[in-house]
Amino acid sequence: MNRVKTEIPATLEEAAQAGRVCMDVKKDGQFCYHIYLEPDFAKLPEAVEPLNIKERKLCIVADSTTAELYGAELKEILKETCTYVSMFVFPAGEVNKTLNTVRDLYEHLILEKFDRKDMLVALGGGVVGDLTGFAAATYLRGIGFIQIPTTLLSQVDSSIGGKTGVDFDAYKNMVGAFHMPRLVYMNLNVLKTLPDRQFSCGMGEIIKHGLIQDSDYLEKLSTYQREIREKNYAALLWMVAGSCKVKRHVVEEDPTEQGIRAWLNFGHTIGHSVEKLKDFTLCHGECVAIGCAAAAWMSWKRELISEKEKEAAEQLLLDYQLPVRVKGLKPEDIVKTTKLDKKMDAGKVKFVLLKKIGEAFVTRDVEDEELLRASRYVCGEEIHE
Ligand SMILES: NC(=O)c1ccc[n+]([C@@H]2O[C@H](COP(=O)([O-])OP(=O)(O)OC[C@H]3O[C@@H](n4cnc5c(N)ncnc54)[C@H](O)[C@@H]3O)[C@@H](O)[C@H]2O)c1
Ligand SMILES: O=C(O)C(=O)C[C@@H](O)[C@H](O)[C@H](O)COP(=O)(O)O
Ligand SMILES: [Zn+2]
Repeated sequence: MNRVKTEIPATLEEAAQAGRVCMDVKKDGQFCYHIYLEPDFAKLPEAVEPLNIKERKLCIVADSTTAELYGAELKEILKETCTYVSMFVFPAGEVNKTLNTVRDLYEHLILEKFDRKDMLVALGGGVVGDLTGFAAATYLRGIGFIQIPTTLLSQVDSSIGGKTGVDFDAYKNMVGAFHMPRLVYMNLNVLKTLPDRQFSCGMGEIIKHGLIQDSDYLEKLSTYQREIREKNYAALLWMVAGSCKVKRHVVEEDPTEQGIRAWLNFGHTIGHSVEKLKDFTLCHGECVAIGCAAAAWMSWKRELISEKEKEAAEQLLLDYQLPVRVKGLKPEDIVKTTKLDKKMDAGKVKFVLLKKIGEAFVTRDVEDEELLRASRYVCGEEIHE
C-alpha cells in the first residue's frame, strides 16, 4: 500500500472521519519506515509490499498469549506475501525477556536456515517487540524486522524508535541495540482482547508523553476519558496517533538518545528500580506511573510546576487505574537500585524532570537526598520539611 502519510486527527470527530492513520518516520532526514494504524489486518499485505519479501522467509515471533490469539490469522495473511512463514513462540512475561529466549530464537532461525534478507515479525507487546528487535539486530549482524504491536503500550511507545534489548540478571534493558523496524503495523481492534490492567499500563506511557511534550494532548486525555475507557474506536485512534506523534518527534530528533530522547525516560529512573525491586510482579507501565508521580513531585518541590499541576497529573494516572504509590519497599533500596542502573553518567544519576507541564528537561544535579525524599513520597511516607 503506497499510501502517503495522512493527517494526524486532532479531535475524536476528526479521528472518526479518518478511520485510519498512516505516518512516516524519518532518520537523518530520510524516510525510514511507515506506521499504520488500522482497524484490522486486511491492509497488511499491501503494507509489506514495498519491503520486497516475495522471495523471502518470515518468522513470526510471538508470546504464548499473542500466538494463541492472533498467530494463525497473521500466518495465513503473511503466507501470501512471501515464500515461507515460520513461527517462534515463547512463554509470555517480562521474566522471559532474556538472552536465553534470544538464544532459543537464534537456534530456531539457524535450523530454519534464515538468511540475511529474511525477516522477523514481532507479534505482541513490548516484551516480544524488544526481544525480536534485538534478535534481528544481532542475528547475522542484522536482519530486518516488522513490528505488529498488540498491547496499548507497544502501539504508543515500544514499537517505534528502534530501542531493542533484553533484561540481564534482572537489570532492565541492560543488553540491547538501536535497530529500526522496517514497518510498524497496528490493528487497533486487537486492544479489545487486552486485559484492563494491560490497557492501564499503556496509559502510563501515554500520560508520560503528554507530560513531557504536549499539554493539549494531556488535557484531552482527561476530557475524552469516558470514550477512551470504553475503547471507542475513534477515541483509540485519536489517542494512539497522538502518542505516536510525540514519540516520532522525539526519536526523529535524537534516534540514539544523545539528547532529548532521554525525555522518554521520564518516570523511568525510579520506575525501573521499582520494577526490579518488585521482582517484575508490577508491570512496566505501572512502575512508570509510580516513577512519574515521583518525578512530578520533585518538579513541584523545585517550584517548576504548581502543587495543583502535580496533583492533576497524579489524579489522571489514578483515573486510568494506575498506581502512584508502592507498598512494601524501602526508600533507601530504591535509591541504591537507581544508582546501579544504566542511567548513571560519570557517577551522577541522569534524571528527567518537568520544566512545565508539556516540557521536560534532563538534569544530572539530583543528589541522593532529593532522590531519597522522592522515594519516600512514593512509598507513602509522611515527609516533614
Ligand atoms: N523499546 C521501547 O522503546 C520500549 C518502550 C516502552 C516499554 N518497553 C518495554 O516493553 C515491555 C512492556 O511491554 P507491554 O506492556 O506490552 O508488556 P507485554 O509485552 O509483557 O504484554 C503484556 C501482556 O499482554 C499480553 N497481550 C499482548 N497483546 C495482547 C492482546 N491483544 N490481547 C490479550 N493479551 C495480550 C501479553 O501476552 C502479556 O501477557 C517492557 O519490557 C518494557 O521495558 C520498551
Ligand atoms: O524509546 C525510548 O527512548 C524510551 O525510553 C521509551 C521507554 O518508555 C522505554 O521503557 C525504554 O525501553 C526505556 O529505555 P531504557 O534505555 O531506559 O531502558
Ligand atoms: Zn517505558
